[in-house]
Amino acid sequence: MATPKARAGRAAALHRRAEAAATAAAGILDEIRPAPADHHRQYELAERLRAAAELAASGWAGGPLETLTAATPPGDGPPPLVRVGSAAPLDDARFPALAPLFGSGHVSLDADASDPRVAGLLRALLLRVFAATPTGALLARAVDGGSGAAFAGYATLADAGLLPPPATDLAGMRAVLAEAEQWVAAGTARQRAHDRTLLLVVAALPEGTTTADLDRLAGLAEGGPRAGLHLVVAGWPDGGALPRATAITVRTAYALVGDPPGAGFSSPGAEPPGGLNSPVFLDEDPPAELVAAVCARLVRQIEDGSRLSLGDLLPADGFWTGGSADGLSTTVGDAAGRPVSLGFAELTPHWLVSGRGQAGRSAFLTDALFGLAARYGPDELALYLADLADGESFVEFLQTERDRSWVPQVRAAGMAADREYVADLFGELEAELRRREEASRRAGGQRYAELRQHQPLPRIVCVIDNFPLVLRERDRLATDLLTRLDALARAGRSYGIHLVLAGEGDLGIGGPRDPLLGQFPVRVALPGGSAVLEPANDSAAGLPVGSAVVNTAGGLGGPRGATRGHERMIRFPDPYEDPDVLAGLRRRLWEARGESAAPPVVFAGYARPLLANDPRHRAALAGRAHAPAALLGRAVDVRRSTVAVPLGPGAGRNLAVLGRDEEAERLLVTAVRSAAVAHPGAARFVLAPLANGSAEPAGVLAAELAGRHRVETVDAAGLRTAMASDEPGYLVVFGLDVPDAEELPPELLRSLLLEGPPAGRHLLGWWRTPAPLAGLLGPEGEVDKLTAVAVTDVPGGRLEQLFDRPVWWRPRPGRAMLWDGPDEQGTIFVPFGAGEGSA
Ligand SMILES: Nc1ncnc2c1ncn2[C@@H]1O[C@H](COP(=O)(O)OP(=O)(O)OP(=O)(O)O)[C@@H](O)[C@H]1O
Repeated sequence: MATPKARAGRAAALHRRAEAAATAAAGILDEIRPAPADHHRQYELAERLRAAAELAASGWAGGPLETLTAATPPGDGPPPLVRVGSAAPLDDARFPALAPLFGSGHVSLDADASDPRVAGLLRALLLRVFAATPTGALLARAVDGGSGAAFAGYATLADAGLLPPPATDLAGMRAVLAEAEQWVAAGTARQRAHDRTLLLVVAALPEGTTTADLDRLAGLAEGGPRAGLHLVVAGWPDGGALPRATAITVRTAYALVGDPPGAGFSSPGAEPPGGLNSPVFLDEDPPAELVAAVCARLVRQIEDGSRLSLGDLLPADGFWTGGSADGLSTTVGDAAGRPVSLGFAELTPHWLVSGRGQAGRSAFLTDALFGLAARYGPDELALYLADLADGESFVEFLQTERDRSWVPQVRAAGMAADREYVADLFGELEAELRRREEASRRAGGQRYAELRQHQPLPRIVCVIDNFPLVLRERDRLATDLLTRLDALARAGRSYGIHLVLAGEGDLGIGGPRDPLLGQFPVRVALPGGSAVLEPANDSAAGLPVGSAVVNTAGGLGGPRGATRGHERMIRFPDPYEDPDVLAGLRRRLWEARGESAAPPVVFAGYARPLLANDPRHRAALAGRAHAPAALLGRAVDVRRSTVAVPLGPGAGRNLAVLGRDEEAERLLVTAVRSAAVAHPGAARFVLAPLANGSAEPAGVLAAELAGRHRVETVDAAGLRTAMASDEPGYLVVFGLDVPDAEELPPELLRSLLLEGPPAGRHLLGWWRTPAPLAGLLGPEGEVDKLTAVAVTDVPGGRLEQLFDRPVWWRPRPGRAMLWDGPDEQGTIFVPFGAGEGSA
């Protein structure tokens, strides 16, 4: 779309052109005065006028309707001269009768649209001016106090905002007059010239029109042209002329066209009535198909032209020029053609974004985040992204198999994230908050903006989508997270730590009086997202996809229809419309990154980590293991920490895997495999596959370890012997609660667990039920003195006998929990997968 400045420039050029055309026309007309007597000269003049008219108003502005099709291109602005009919000085000598309109004046008719010829002309005029003008540069308002149906063929323009349904009564007309007066007032004010033109068409004055109403019309006619307002008024009463208008008088057989304003057809000093000295046959109704085709083109072009793209949200002055010391701000969309900004600062620290599924929530967030990432470099902005819903999220910010670029402000992303991921994310933010508070204390209580003068402290924006899933179960974890959220929101705002919670409904963070809600003054309601606004605020009712209500006063409403400074209805682009554009933007941001930039740490809740890809395991394979340890998986956390059980000389450095499923067995195998790699030099491994079906995995393991270690595979009796021996090594037992194993003396097992590790002997065992393991506890309990415990499918309630305290663990597929150490709350992790094709 052209900029307002360009449009204003074009309007001025058109104005100058209209003036020139009127002057030229006056010159030509001068030559035909006085009316020549001989026909020959009249033919010649008519021909010259026809040629002149063709030059002055070609195509839609002046061409005969039958020569025009929907494919006839528009001109470059509203036409300065428009054809109203055909002048016929002689029966067979004709030339187009033109009236100056845009840039200079108006047209008035003494009859209204109840005369079909007038109705036909009005429809032809409307078609001409809309079709001649680039779509969107001309708007029209209509008054039809007669049948109300004069412009029925143009109804489709209403939705496109070009021509609302006509006002049919006095109140309606007065509203239109008021709007036009406002237009003139705004357009006349300095530096606020409109970039569009408004045409007011009156087909018939409504009943009860007063002289005051006519005066208002006359006032508009007087002041309108300077502000880009023009009038076509049918049914203008006899008596006073409409200022600056070319008056058309309708007679029985033809019409007369009066002098155009400021440039008479008659020579100076001629007697009234003046005007064009020729009968004029008004243009007739345009064909309905032509009207329909032109309207369809206009509507289509308005829709295309009004579609925003991601590029509209990006800064005009290049990337990363913004400083975030005082806040962050980005364009999130457009309200009535003007960009709308939204951001994060101390007074508007946190956002709530709500919308039903498929309402464009991801689209809105993607727009906003790319807008921020384009404005603020990684020293100014750091992003943490989390989504609790299943499936891939934020992929446009992250590396993919084919495209290794990423958005450099993104530190970490969690998709299909567990609640524990959010807990850890809060932990990261809390730690950062403490660091910043401490820095502030050390600097004598400096505020964030001051601290930033001597140390890099990017603002942090943490987005959690589908937040209601955090609170789906109102359990201890949920309560704990809500408390921590409250504290973070309260303290974070002053230290550049900002939260965006998104999801459906009210996001579950309390009723309207909940003080926590007060921490989130910015509310974005997408379709179906009214719940984040105040209950009485219905401004988001019936929003279409691609629009949102953006409110910076905690969702507070206001009187209906009133302009609310704190609330805007915006449209935002669909960032997924063109994936190449999005990918291109990511690459540009990525190319601008610093040398030390590291890709975001990505947690994908549905994926399985592989031991082969684990950094700690790889270090061990490369001979850089720092200590022997059994590796189990990757924690559900922001850093994707490797979950390891160190197998050093301390008491209790053993591993008990507890669970009935294959996952438990696989955990044991992975633990042994990784411990074997991490062990310095060769070690002794005694494998005891006591449980049914464990001979095979034990066999595979034995084969794998045999290259480097000494491996023995034993039965229950062999195991007993190995347990009793002092020889250092790893005893690996599949099924410590099978009947065979139950014959092992508990004291032997207990003393191995307690005293083995200091002597280099570690037990890595698999129990399917907790009772036998619990049976090994001494009177004082304390399982951690015996072993670390990794649990798969045994629920927390059944673990209390083992841990002697309440245990919060609800088994779920693909997750396990490790307790290692006396005060351990337990670490949730994703066990390493067995096969290829996992992350
Ligand atoms: N501004 C827009 N204009 C038109 N279509 C849009 C716009 N924004 C998003 N869409 C389209 O709407 C659909 C839903 O968008 P999006 O994925 O952002 O929704 P969502 O609310 O995140 O959905 P869910 O959370 O259910 O996955 C997509 O097909 C998207 O292309």
